[in-house]
Amino acid sequence: MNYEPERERRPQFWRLAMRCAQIAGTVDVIFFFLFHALGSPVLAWINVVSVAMYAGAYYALKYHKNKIAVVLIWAEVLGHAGLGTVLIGWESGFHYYLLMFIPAICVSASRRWAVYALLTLWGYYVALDALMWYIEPLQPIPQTALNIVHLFNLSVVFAMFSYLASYYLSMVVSAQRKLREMATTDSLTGLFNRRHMTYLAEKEVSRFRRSGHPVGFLLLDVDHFKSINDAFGHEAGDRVLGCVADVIREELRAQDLIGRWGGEEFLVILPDTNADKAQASAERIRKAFLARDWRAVIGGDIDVTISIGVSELRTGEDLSAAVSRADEALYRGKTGGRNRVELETI
Ligand SMILES: Nc1nc2c(ncn2[C@@H]2O[C@H](COP(=O)(O)OP(=O)(O)OP(=O)(O)O)[C@@H](O)[C@H]2O)c(=O)[nH]1
Repeated sequence: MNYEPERERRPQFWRLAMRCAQIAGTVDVIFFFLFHALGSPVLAWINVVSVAMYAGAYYALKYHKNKIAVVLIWAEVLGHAGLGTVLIGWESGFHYYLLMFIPAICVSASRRWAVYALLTLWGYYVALDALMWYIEPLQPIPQTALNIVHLFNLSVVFAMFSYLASYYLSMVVSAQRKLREMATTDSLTGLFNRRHMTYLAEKEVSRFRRSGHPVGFLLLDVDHFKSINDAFGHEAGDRVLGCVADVIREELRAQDLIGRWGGEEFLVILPDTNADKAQASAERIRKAFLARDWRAVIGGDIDVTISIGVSELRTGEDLSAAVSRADEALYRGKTGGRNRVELETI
């Protein structure tokens, strides 16, 4: 069933299996006392074997012997369900435990093995059901005791299914969150990546068309970044980029959108902000760069400055027009000596 590599591929599944082995072992301890109280010592002692098997499965999982754990758990559930049913009857509800394998098989095995395992499980379940049409329980217990066992089994299976379902849901939700984050975020700076920034910018352009509220754009580029890389190494350059993102974030409002547009280039979208106010924000960022202690970041004697081009979205134009005007302004900032904020020309 290719179980060993699963631990690496699906660690949450195996952690969940450990938890289930603990819970199932505890349930079997309760069964031990329950069957003693109900006057069925044979069934009570079967649970001692079950507890031992779950303890074995738990430690096997703990020490990454997943195959052994899977064999023990399968043997316990199939054996316990079969024996319980044959000894005290179908009404005992021991067969419900077999159903709990269905989600476990689907998430743990490859599709091909899952089909084989599900068919085997179905065959076993149906065979057990059919067998009980023809034979009487070998160790019948009084009807009231049987009802108690049935209700107990039903309740345990309900509780286990609820637990498994909520666990699977939380796994799916956290995987979705991680995927969304990976798809929208630049891993080095934690800012939005270019693709997501384009999506957000398009939304702002649509909002502008509907409401007419101004939208400002800043295109920022670290000055002489290549020389930082060359002098202090790529890792120091990466640290600078992380810190550049922090400086920009600190100087802007929560609703402003900041993205890494290229290598050392950043795009900022300022909702409800005209060109004059955008220019003031850009100035604030530029000055914050001058105030920053870059030596502590780089570990060497160098100052980091930034050039910023500013534009405002105009009626009837699309995103690329506004960004390219910010880019032209940025180019003027670079050619005009860097460490400058330049506003778009008319
Ligand atoms: N450390 C690091 N460097 C990067 C990354 N992305 C791009 N760069 C580097 O950024 C440098 C950009 O260099 P240039 O385009 O010549 O620009 P510059 O040196 O900043 O010069 P001006 O923009 O004209 O002031 C290149 O050396 C790239 O290798 C990154 O993720 N990490």
